[in-house]
Amino acid sequence: MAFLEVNDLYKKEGDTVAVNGISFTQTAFQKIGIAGETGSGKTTLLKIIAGLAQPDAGEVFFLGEKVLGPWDQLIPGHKGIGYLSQHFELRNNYWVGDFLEMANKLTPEQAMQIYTVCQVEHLLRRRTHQLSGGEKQRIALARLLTGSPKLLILDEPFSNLDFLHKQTMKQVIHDLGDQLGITCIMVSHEPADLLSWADTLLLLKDGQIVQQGTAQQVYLQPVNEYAAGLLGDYSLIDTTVIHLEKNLSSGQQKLFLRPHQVQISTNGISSLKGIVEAVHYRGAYMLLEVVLKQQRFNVFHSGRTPQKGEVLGFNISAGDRWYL
Ligand SMILES: Nc1ncnc2c1ncn2[C@@H]1O[C@H](COP(=O)(O)OP(=O)(O)OP(=O)(O)O)[C@@H](O)[C@H]1O
Repeated sequence: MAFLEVNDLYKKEGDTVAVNGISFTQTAFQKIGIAGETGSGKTTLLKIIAGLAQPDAGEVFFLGEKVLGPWDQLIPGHKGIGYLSQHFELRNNYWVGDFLEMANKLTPEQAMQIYTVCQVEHLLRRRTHQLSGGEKQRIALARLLTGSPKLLILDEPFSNLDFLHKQTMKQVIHDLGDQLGITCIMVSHEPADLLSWADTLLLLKDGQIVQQGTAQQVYLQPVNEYAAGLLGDYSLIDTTVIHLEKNLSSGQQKLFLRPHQVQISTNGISSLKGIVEAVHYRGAYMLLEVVLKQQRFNVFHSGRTPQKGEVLGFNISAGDRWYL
């Protein structure tokens, strides 16, 4: 029996097919990250899984039991599944401690463990309107967790958080699995948040899964340019202009590269020579825009800052090459 089984979901919203034949399974403790352009159906999919939106067709099974939609039961949702919306609201003017206690089905010790993991113990004596956005988000999460869900669905949990609140929230989400034994699905539009966290990534477009795989597979071997673009900087080099390989097939028209896959030669030996067109400071490293025979590619570089217009040698190791 799968922990979660999503079978051929379909849902129309107005004239749009928001979810169009999505199927996947999740094992217990498997971290699934979902990315997709705006309007690709992420929120609709999450709500159907949580029993908060009614699919037009298809089914969700959670621990072998069918998840009912809001039309099939009086109180929408499933008690084993928690859903944190990106548009959650906390009721104003409550003491945080009382607000959390209202939903609490746990012993005081268990509840305190959740407050500790969510880093909200110090906020229990505040009012719900006396909190920052990040604190509110962690309290909404703590409240969900006191309902003892086995599956937690997080829709853009880092949106609108500044760097420090985001770091705290990341730690909280990391600890959910380790300390509370909760399985998560998370949607984020930030590639780095998903790549460092997820065991499996699902990429959505127009309500369909366009690619599914480990973070590394999807990052380094995207099925198309859309999938490549969802996960960060990339370049495509026309293989009819720059040849690194003999015997390419007709389907291998573009060499796909992430910026860390191009090395600047330091010993004068290089397979490519290009002109630095722009240097962008990114803190710990620089992003160089390089042009070669009218082909452009980006390179991560740390060390001496190259000058604009400088000619440099580059190498791309054979094992890294992926063609689209
Ligand atoms: N209540 C609704 N009425 C009409 N169309 C809707 C409704 N809800 C969603 N849609 C449409 O369904 C599609 C999928 O929406 P959804 O919110 O699931 O996408 P998303 O990937 O979560 O987007 P975002 O990243 O912007 O939150 C979009 O085209 C959206 O406009």
